[in-house]
Amino acid sequence: MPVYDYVVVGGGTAGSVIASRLAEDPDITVAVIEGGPSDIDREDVLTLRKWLGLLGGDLDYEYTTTEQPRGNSHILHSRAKVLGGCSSHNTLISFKPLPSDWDEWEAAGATGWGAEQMDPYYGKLRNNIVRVAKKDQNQIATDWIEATKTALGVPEVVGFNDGPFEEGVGFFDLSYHPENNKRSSASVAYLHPHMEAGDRPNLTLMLETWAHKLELDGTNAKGVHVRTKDGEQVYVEAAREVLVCAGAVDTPRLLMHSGIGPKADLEALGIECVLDLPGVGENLIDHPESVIVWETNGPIPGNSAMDSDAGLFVKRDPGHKGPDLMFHFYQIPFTDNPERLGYERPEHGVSMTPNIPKSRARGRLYLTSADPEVKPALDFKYFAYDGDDETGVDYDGQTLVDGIKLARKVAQAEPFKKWLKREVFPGPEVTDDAEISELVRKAAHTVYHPAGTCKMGAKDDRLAVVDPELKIRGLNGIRIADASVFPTMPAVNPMIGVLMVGEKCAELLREAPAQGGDA
Ligand SMILES: Cc1cc2nc3c(=O)[nH]c(=O)nc-3n(C[C@H](O)[C@H](O)[C@H](O)COP(=O)(O)OP(=O)(O)OC[C@H]3O[C@@H](n4cnc5c(N)ncnc54)[C@H](O)[C@@H]3O)c2cc1C
Repeated sequence: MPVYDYVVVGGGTAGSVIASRLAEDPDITVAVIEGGPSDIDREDVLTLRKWLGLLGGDLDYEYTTTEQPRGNSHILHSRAKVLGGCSSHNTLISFKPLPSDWDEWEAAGATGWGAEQMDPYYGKLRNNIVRVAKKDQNQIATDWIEATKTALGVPEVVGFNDGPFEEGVGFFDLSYHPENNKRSSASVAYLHPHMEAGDRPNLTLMLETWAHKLELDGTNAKGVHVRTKDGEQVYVEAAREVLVCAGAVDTPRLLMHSGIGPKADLEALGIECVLDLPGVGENLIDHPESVIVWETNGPIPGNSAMDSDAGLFVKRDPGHKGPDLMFHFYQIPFTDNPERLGYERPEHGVSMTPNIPKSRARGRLYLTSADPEVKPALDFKYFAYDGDDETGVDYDGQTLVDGIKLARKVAQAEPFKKWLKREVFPGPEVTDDAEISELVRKAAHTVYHPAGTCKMGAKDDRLAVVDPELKIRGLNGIRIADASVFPTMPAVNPMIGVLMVGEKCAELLREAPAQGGDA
């Protein structure tokens, strides 16, 4: 039976950071259990601009959603099955969470996670975070930025990570190497240097290996039961701690199959409940988005970092902390959902995707079977609205309607206007708020940011799954560090926040290496 000081479940975004940092101490042994293969020498993975080709392929777990009565029930939630996790197939847009995002966490019971305390972790990140390089700045995106400034009166931001902002338009910062369009994912930045140099004999990567159950002795976590690539069942023991970093879907899934979760639900499926933690799988949060698509007068210049290189933040409500509407600008016609509704894909086109930075939807992830092979159900409750919203409006639906209207203003402004032939979706004839809402909700998509399903919180929060030291409440020797611990969603894209969770977790472990959980 292999024994390591630390067993990290999931060599993804946060897991790569934690494993790499722990292994800096040569006296500590670390094993990473990763469901997917290595990304080394995988051009399809390492070339940032090929990201779209990875979705729905062999390296995607492909989670579906339950029926979404007021939204789109056909969204495929891509989650990467490869070293580096979602940082190996995402678009690597890199935003340090805004001070208001961290302060919201602190207020939600994540003591010690406020803006001031979290800021230093950004400086520790090893990823190559740079603004979209000049050579990758496409002319249509450049013209879109100019038009947006004029149409909406927002400032251009050059360097979104240089300081907090509430509104602004500009080219993104990305974690990439502009010279060859190579990803600077968590695996590239944190693991490849050591895999290539062979200078971390204390770090073991168990690839294409699936963790299906945690081993507990009373309230002490002891290790992980895994199935290797060859189908062999192996028990991997942790002498110090288990770190669960399997992401917002697979972390609660693993916990529940190990008997940690809402007691009644587990018992109804015949799973023995060893720890009743009602918050496991609750608080499923995301950035829902929709789309407006235009046909262009002709082809668009070919240069780009990854076809969605610029974005816009707007603050509609002056009383809101931070932006309350965000857009990605796509140099491609993003028509997957409109096509399902009967719209055509123009040969040449562009899109804006309005999204809801602080969605009010709170969904739920739950098991439907005791069989660990069966994927969990994801009910995001997109656009769920029963008229009880404290503002008296359908906040999420209205945010997208506002987004479409602002996007149409941008389309009327030069120098962007000259590129456009016609609006394809929702279509110029759709002008009534209720009609726009209906259509854009049906064509809604995700920015692929599920989080929050094992949220961090204070002792008196019965739905908190981990404490502010990331320890699972009621257990010793086990922590969670990934997007599932987010108490609330940052207004910005979350990957940098996940990497910072990884850095902070590694520091917590260094400070208290032999301590267990807060049982
Ligand atoms: C298509 C797409 C585009 C995105 N674009 C951006 C972007 O541009 N900017 C941004 O900020 N965010 C983006 N995101 C979101 C961001 O990538 C994620 O929020 C973040 O990477 C999640 O990190 P994580 O550590 O929680 O999980 P992951 O990175 O998903 O890591 C989980 C790892 O655990 C492994 N695993 C899971 N279960 C098991 C198990 N039982 N046994 C063994 N291994 C297991 C998985 O294979 C995976 O490697 C995007 C996401 C997607 C899918």
